[in-house]
Amino acid sequence: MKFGIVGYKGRMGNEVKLLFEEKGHEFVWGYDKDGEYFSQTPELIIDFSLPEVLEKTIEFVKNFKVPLIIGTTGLSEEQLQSLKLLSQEIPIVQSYNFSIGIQLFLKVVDLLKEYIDGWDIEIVEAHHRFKKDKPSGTAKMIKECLEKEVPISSLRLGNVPGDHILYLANLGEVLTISHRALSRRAFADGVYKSANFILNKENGFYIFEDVMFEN
Ligand SMILES: NC(=O)C1=CN([C@@H]2O[C@H](COP(=O)(O)OP(=O)(O)OC[C@H]3O[C@@H](n4cnc5c(N)ncnc54)[C@H](OP(=O)(O)O)[C@@H]3O)[C@@H](O)[C@H]2O)C=CC1
Ligand SMILES: O=C(O)C1=N[C@H](C(=O)O)C[C@H](O)C1
Repeated sequence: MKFGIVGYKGRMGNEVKLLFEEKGHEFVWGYDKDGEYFSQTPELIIDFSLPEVLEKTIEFVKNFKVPLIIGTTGLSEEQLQSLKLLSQEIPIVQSYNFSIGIQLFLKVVDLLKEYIDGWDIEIVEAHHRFKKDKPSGTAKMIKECLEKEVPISSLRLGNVPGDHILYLANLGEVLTISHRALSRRAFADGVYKSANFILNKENGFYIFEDVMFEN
């Protein structure tokens, strides 16, 4: 496939580009802080950038009329709504975390959440010092899945690719669920799965859970 990336010079942009090229696909278009790279029209666009770039991304996918995979975190409710509106015109996969492990983490949380009334619940996330948003998008997903007001602590430490821990405690025991991404390859793999998924899809708003658990 011929793919394009918004944020192609960034950490995730680079990792995704590398993985897709290893699989034999062609990087033909990119957009970053210093402008556009164009060699051919892409068949899909992947966005790992910043919330303030979203308007540009929407403009590009509308012009090219191609599917979008977006992993950028820190989007406002209004921005998520504008993506949902756009998904009437193109297929979109959106997720704040493209790793398999976090999807399984969320399944476990969904299973246990009806048994933890009265427990103390805390989320701790740790990421590299360069991360711009706080708390992480994944921590927000875990909180949303719990359907409770839960405190989130954010640590910014060295070069950590992404750790998430959920603590659950009653007076007699502590249950922890934890996930560590060992490198950005874990996220890029999920983006690759999403690319193969989205190329055959009708217009619509999909999440990574749809990609992972599609029959
Ligand atoms: N969903 C998921 O699984 C994951 C999501 N993420 C999210 O992806 C996003 C990117 O993360 P990461 O790759 O680490 O960040 P980076 O800062 O490394 O990459 C972002 C890129 O966008 C560029 N950029 C900044 N401003 C603009 C602009 N106005 N127009 C165009 N390009 C711009 C940056 O340039 P410059 O560096 O010069 O500012 C950089 O090249 C974050 O929101 C992060 O939370 C990250 C990992 C996994
Ligand atoms: O910025 C990152 O690096 C990451 N961001 C995502 C988030 O905010 O949850 C996913 C991952 O943990 C890495």
